[in-house]
Amino acid sequence: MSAGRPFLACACFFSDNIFVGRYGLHVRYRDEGQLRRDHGRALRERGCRGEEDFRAALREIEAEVQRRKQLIHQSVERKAIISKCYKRKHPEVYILQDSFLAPDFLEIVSYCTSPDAHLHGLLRYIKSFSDKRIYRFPVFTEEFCQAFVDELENFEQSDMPKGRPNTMNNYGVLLNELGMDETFITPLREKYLQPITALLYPDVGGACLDSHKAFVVKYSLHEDLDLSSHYDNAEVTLNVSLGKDFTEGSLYFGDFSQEPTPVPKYIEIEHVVAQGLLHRGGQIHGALPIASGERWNLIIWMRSSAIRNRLCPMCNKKPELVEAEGFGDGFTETLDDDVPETVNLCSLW
Ligand SMILES: O=C(O)CCC(=O)C(=O)O
Ligand SMILES: [Fe+2]
Repeated sequence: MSAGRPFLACACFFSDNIFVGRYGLHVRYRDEGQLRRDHGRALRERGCRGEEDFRAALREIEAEVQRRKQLIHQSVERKAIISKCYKRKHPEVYILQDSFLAPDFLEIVSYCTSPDAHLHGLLRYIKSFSDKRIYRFPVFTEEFCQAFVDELENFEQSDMPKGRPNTMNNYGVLLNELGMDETFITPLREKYLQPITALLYPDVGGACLDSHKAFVVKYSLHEDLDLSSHYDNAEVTLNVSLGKDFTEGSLYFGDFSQEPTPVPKYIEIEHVVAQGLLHRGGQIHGALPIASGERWNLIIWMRSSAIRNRLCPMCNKKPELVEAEGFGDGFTETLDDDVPETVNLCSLW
């Protein structure tokens, strides 16, 4: 991890952005009175009518806060059990190799690491969507995607303990618990993705990403079908479609969270198997329901401590740092005098 500097989380994880599934709403929760004041109206508008409904929503929120408090400890335990007991079906997919990567992707990375690379040169290689700075390009080979999904299904069918990818996705796999961070995701981020994000998103930390949270989400007709509108706990997100066969289930994108407009206009973008979509974590987005089949996607929430140490993207305040495990939520301890220097080092602007 980064030069021995431990990664931390923001205390808002235990109070902000709590997803109330039954009403598809994110809330901030301090106590009952504050919940009624801040979200009573939005809850009513979404069908939460009467005291009984409100109590049920409150129970859901309190259960989620409890789940979050136990999360770190349980995740460490699961990781230890998996590392000791899980028998990998395709051990080769855990160690990133160039042969997993699409030749076009290698060409893009090679352009981005060449001495004269610039944004407009890069845009000739990748597909852009509207003016929202959302891009799509090939990432993996189809053979790799198949072997990877087969490995994930093997894990899913095993009796190993499983966590949830995040608050909103109920099905999928946390890749750090599977032991993929060090040998796959970190080298993918550092060696291949950062040269691209440095050109595309220098203003949100694309040149100094130093941690991530990586997981795979799964949608099928009798599990999760879709995903509500949200922003990610990330500066930059990569979302790669791994298959299998599915119809519908496109992503939709609204505005960047810090430039809200009264009537959000959404654009829809299809998943293409083995290709990745890159977007800023703060770009509001969600997933439409699939109509058939199974959809598996690799999601990498990439983080820049230089950016988030100044403002937590989840509560939009200076982070209140709390201890965490592994990459935590990508914050680091900074002395106030550190900040300008760090920012210069990353040549953010
Ligand atoms: O379903 C998808 O492809 C998007 C998932 C997503 O946005 C997320 O997990 O943050
Ligand atoms: Fe997302």
